[in-house]
Amino acid sequence: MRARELGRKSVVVGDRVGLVGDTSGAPGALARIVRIAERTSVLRRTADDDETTAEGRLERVVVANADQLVIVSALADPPPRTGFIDRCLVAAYDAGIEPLLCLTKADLAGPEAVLGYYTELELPYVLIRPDSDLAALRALLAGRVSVLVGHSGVGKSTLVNRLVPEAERAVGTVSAIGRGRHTSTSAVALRLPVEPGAGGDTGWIVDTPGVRSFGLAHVSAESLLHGFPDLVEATVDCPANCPHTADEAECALDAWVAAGKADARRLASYRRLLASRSGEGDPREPERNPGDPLAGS
Ligand SMILES: Nc1nc2c(ncn2[C@@H]2O[C@H](COP(=O)(O)OP(=O)(O)OP(=O)(O)O)[C@@H](O)[C@H]2O)c(=O)[nH]1
Ligand SMILES: [Zn+2]
Repeated sequence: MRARELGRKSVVVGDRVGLVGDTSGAPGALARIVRIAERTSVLRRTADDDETTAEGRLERVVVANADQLVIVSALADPPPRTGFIDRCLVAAYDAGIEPLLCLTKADLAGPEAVLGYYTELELPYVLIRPDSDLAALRALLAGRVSVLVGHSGVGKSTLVNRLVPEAERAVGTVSAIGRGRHTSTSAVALRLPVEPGAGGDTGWIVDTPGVRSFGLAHVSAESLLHGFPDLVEATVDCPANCPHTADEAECALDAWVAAGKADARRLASYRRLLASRSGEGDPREPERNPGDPLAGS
């Protein structure tokens, strides 16, 4: 894309750009973006209700060219929310990037309940404790652009600081980010440091302080199903144009779950996301599924 075509298209974190001017990166140096390279992936979210304009809900690009979505979830304090994780999985599959489940506070609770919920998916995951070395995680981040998402308090800033000590992300502070129109949702890309003895591309992590969840209104019902590979096979037996909702007597998903081929909680979660897309739900609500620890409390 050339400068004159850039127009209103905005550059987001992760974009590869062509620059003219002083590209030294020194403080005060000025360079102009003249070109944005074709994006290999586009992670999007639909903005919250209070950001709705006359044209409808805003669709926002969160990060360009990411390879991996790192879904950071605590195993306790706060309890894991599989509804949130499911929503992130849909966003990742929709963007064409790979999900990685990063389960923090493994010193407080075991991962069995969360992993049990995802047995059919074979999701890659890592467990994080305050004293665990991060070698497994670093190996999965090496050479890639990874976007970190997670609810407040799950230990995302703590993790970013451990991965990139010079990042100095605020830990344990009450988030100053509000929900109004002028909220800052800027993502920050951080280069992972070189480990002693390790070579090659260390990779980048992108922290997304303003992104608390992914509004999925821009995702079609068909694409939504791709976040549920454990259910998708069943839908070949649905009547044409089946909306897969609970009140659809012929929907094959109910028989699939009744036959034990998928977890009933996953189907409930899928239908919950379907409903939230059509404006019936609030993407910021706690997103607890009935099977979650402390569900309903
Ligand atoms: N027990 C335990 N506590 C942790 C762990 N990681 C982080 N914490 C604590 O959890 C609290 C929240 O950590 P943060 O890193 O601020 O969490 P965050 O996800 O960045 O939350 P925001 O800053 O609100 O976005 C802090 O008191 C941390 O010390 C962990 O692995 N185990
Ligand atoms: Zn159906």
